[in-house]
Amino acid sequence: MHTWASVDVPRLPGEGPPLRLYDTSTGRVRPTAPGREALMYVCGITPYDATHLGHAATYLAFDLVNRLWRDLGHDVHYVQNVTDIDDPLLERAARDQDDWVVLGMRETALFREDMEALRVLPPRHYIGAVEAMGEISELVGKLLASGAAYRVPDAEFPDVYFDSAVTGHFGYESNYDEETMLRFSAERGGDPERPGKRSPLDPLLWRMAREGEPSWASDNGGGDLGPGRPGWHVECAAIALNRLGPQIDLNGGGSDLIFPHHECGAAHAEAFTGVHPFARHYTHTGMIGLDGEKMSKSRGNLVFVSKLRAENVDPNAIRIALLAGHYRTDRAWTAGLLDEANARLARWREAAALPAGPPADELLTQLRTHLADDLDTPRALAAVDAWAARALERRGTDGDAPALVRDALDALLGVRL
Ligand SMILES: Nc1ncnc2c1ncn2[C@@H]1O[C@H](COS(=O)(=O)NC(=O)[C@@H](N)CS)[C@@H](O)[C@H]1O
Ligand SMILES: [Zn+2]
Repeated sequence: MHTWASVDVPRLPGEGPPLRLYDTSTGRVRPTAPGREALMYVCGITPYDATHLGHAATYLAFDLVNRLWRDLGHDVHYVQNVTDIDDPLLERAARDQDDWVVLGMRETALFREDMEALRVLPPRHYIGAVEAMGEISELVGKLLASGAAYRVPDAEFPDVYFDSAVTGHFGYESNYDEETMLRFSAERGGDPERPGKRSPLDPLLWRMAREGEPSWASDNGGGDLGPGRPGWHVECAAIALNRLGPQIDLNGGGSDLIFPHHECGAAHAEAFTGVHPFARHYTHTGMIGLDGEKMSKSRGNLVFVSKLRAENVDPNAIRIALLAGHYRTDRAWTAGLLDEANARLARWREAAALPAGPPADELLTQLRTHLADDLDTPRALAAVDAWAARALERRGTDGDAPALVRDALDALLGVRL
């Protein structure tokens, strides 16, 4: 699947401190330590109801990670999937009498447009589950052959499940207790009550073909599973493993992916490669809500990036509004947030348009320091406010400052003044 257009990232003088991020599996903010090439897998959308501001907030957070690693001199091998086949997509298509393939393509196209408008740097590989069906079924076949997976004793539908006991670490990524895992498994697409599973938490790997459902033959290197379609988690494990290898620097997504999705994806990868942990950081964003509820498809309380863009809202203001709160905080989207962001953007633009300003190297240091501290964007934006206020009040004398401020905000925050 083609990715979206990139934007230039200005190079900045000097270098900041290593990026430190909260890691869900250890419950601590820890330094990231990527090699020359940072390896990042961020889960993509299930293509309907895109792109709402919750999606946008999550992809903006990982865009900052991408930008900070580049500022620290790393290349970033960024991979993202599109879950263009799964129960929620089929259900939505059925509800709207839509063709699920057309729905997926339309929504993915809109998502790319919105990401471009928000100046989110594109993944190097943007892979749909359908186009990856061969490699996904191959991984399932290998897990089955190795004994890490099994078929439930269901004569009609002998579906393939993953044995969550095989790695001996199941639960390390989320640190949730059994009761919480069972609840989230039931709420988020799992089937803990399915008879014949070795453990209620064992996730589906391959759903044998049902009447009226799309299915794929799986006659590839992994042995023939019989026509069917993959479970949700194994698609991300296959797509990540085949492009990034057995161990990555960051597996990212919203907090609703902590369990079962990232736990199971990590377990699938580790059962196949024997390398633990699959990701050195599991990083999750808080939920954007509206009127006190999480912004979500099921609730229908969605604000769309494309709608704001159609109302001529500056995407840079959307970015500032979403970065005004800390990425791990559950927070509400309000019209006030956007008003404040527009005012900030105008003030910053006015200050950076002056022929000179207060020296900007201190601001650059502050931006790098705050962002390297688990993406502390509230402090980072406040530092920009302070520079702009000084520039507008006393009109500093450093003729190089305005250009450096523009480049720093562009490179580190993705904001174009
Ligand atoms: N209200 C929200 N606030 C913040 N992030 C959200 C919100 N709703 C969804 N997300 C995040 O947006 C990303 C895409 O969500 S999604 O469209 O439901 N798709 C999926 O979760 C799967 N396709 C991942 S493989 C996920 O990381 C999800 O956690
Ligand atoms: Zn995923």
